[in-house]
Amino acid sequence: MTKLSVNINKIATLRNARGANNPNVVQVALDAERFGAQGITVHPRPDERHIRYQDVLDLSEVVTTEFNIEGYPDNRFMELIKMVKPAQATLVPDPPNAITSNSGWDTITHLEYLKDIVAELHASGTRVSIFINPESKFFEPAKETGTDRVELYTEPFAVNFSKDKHAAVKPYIEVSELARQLGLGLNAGHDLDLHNLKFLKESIPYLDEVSIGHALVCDALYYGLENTIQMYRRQLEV
Ligand SMILES: CC(=O)[C@@H](O)[C@H](O)COP(=O)(O)O
Ligand SMILES: NCC(=O)COP(=O)(O)O
Repeated sequence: MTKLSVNINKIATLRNARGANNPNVVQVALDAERFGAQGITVHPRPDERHIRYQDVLDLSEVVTTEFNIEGYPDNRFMELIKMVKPAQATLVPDPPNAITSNSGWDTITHLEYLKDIVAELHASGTRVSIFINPESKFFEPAKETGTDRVELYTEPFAVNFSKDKHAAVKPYIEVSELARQLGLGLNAGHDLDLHNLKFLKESIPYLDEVSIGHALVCDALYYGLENTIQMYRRQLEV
């Protein structure tokens, strides 16, 4: 089974557009779970432009599905993870001012650094995933970091999907098989949507989890959150 983790960053973007608490990200997370989300993902960024660090603390009190916190492992992020002890921390190499995530880790260059970070997170009892490009050279070093899982950065797949979906998914199938041989769990995310998700799942049936935010929240404007979550769940039922 591939779990659907709903990324609620964009709910916080909407909330932050005005000073008050509408929409309430905690309530939306609870409703998303009730509507079928099998996990909640957040990506607090240093400027707190969407999810705030306080949101993460508030969410940690109520989320009952798998709580996944993504981010660059600076001191503030590491302290947050140690305090919250989520089910999973996903390490993303974004610089502080990144508009969104646009690359996975260079696990060769940053091998020693990642080893230390993964060990620190394991000591606090948190499963670790490393955001990674679909390039085979990064997978054995990823395994050496001690990480439990990798998350495939799927923007290139999403961009190329409309041109040639088979060519778009090919590198992902190759690295997924490598990850499997290495005993790494497999997540995927970034720009997945109702058009490309089913094909990704058919191509890589043993995906453990996908985290989806931007497109899912956009779709919810038209279909409503409950229908939308069910529609995404159905794409994963192949
Ligand atoms: C790691 C990843 O792909 C997602 O966290 C994505 O970056 C969403 O972050 P934003 O919502 O800040 O764009
Ligand atoms: N890890 C990817 C994620 O959480 C959501 O990415 P997106 O669907 O907002 O592009």
